Amino acid sequence: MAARVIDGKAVAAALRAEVAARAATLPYAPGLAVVLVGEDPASQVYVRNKERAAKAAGFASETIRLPASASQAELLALIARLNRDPAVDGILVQLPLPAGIDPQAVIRAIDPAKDVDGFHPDNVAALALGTPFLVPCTPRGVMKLLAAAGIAPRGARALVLGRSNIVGRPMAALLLAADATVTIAHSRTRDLAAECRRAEILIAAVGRAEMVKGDWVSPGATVIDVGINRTAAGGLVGDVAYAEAAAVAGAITPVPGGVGPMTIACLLENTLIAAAARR
Ligand SMILES: NC(=O)C1=CN([C@@H]2O[C@H](COP(=O)(O)OP(=O)(O)OC[C@H]3O[C@@H](n4cnc5c(N)ncnc54)[C@H](OP(=O)(O)O)[C@@H]3O)[C@@H](O)[C@H]2O)C=CC1
Ligand SMILES: Nc1nc(=O)c2c([nH]1)NC[C@@H]1CN(c3ccc(C(=O)N[C@@H](CCC(=O)O)C(=O)O)cc3)C=[N+]21
Repeated sequence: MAARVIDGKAVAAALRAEVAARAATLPYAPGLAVVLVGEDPASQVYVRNKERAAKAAGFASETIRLPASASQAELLALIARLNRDPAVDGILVQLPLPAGIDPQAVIRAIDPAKDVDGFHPDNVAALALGTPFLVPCTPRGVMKLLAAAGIAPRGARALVLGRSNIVGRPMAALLLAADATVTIAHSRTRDLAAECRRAEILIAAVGRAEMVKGDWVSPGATVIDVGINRTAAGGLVGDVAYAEAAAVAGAITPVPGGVGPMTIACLLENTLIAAAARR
């Protein structure tokens, strides 16, 4: 039986509309500052999409571009200025940063109250301790997709493939907070296929095109594909071999049109949360 397709684009559009409606009731426009260092083509596309979505929601959004040659000190000085700016509610520094800039030092410099990526150690700790404030957008978007699809994590066996700070780890923390039984797999995991096959909820965030095969998926399982991989032909594919997996899964997210649009919608929601907490 073919899997139900979870329409991230539609869920994200509904969330963006809700955020815009809430923003319209405020006496100010929530402010989002997106910082892009260098000219990475993929980052430029993402940053443009973020700015467009923020403007469409009625936010005051600015993208600040620094040349690839910018020093860490220059970037830290910019962040200090944005931290002080009362019109800025959210600060996002697009990753990856050019070599020579320490991303952890940059993330630590962002005021945790404006850290709409949820990457600052204070926000990471709050999530780990079960008292979340600003939660990373991509895993937060995945939880909303599960909810929208009527899939309850409570008591379910969930497998998170990937342990990065921006996706895998916070994803596992959110699933645990939602009472799933969570396993985290990574590049040192023995027999990945067998681990995946045990999962009722399988979240792939590895960055390896179509690595998760159809026979890694348990019949009826929910498959959430976080991966964004560019093919030689210029297309986008996920970390899951979609056609094979969709033939086995109960529900599945496509790429594009799955998790990606949720990330942007959750960024807007985080900016609204940060604004409401500050003003
Ligand atoms: N849709 C969206 O909004 C977003 C999508 N992405 C996409 O999600 C994917 C993951 O991103 P991110 O977490 O930043 O990636 P990272 O490269 O930071 O992390 C990848 C993780 O996958 C693990 N891994 C890599 N290769 C293998 C393998 N062969 N077998 C098992 N595990 C492996 C790594 O293990 P180890 O730790 O052992 O090295 C690591 O934990 C990418 O495709 C990225 O483009 C990312 C952010 C947002
Ligand atoms: N500080 C920081 N925060 C991030 O959240 C962050 C980041 N850096 N660096 C890069 C990753 C990646 N990421 C995506 C966001 C939206 C889509 C998205 O909208 N994807 C569309 C397709 C877009 C396309 O066609 O290229 C989709 O999947 O349908 C994808 C990926 C956020 N990231």
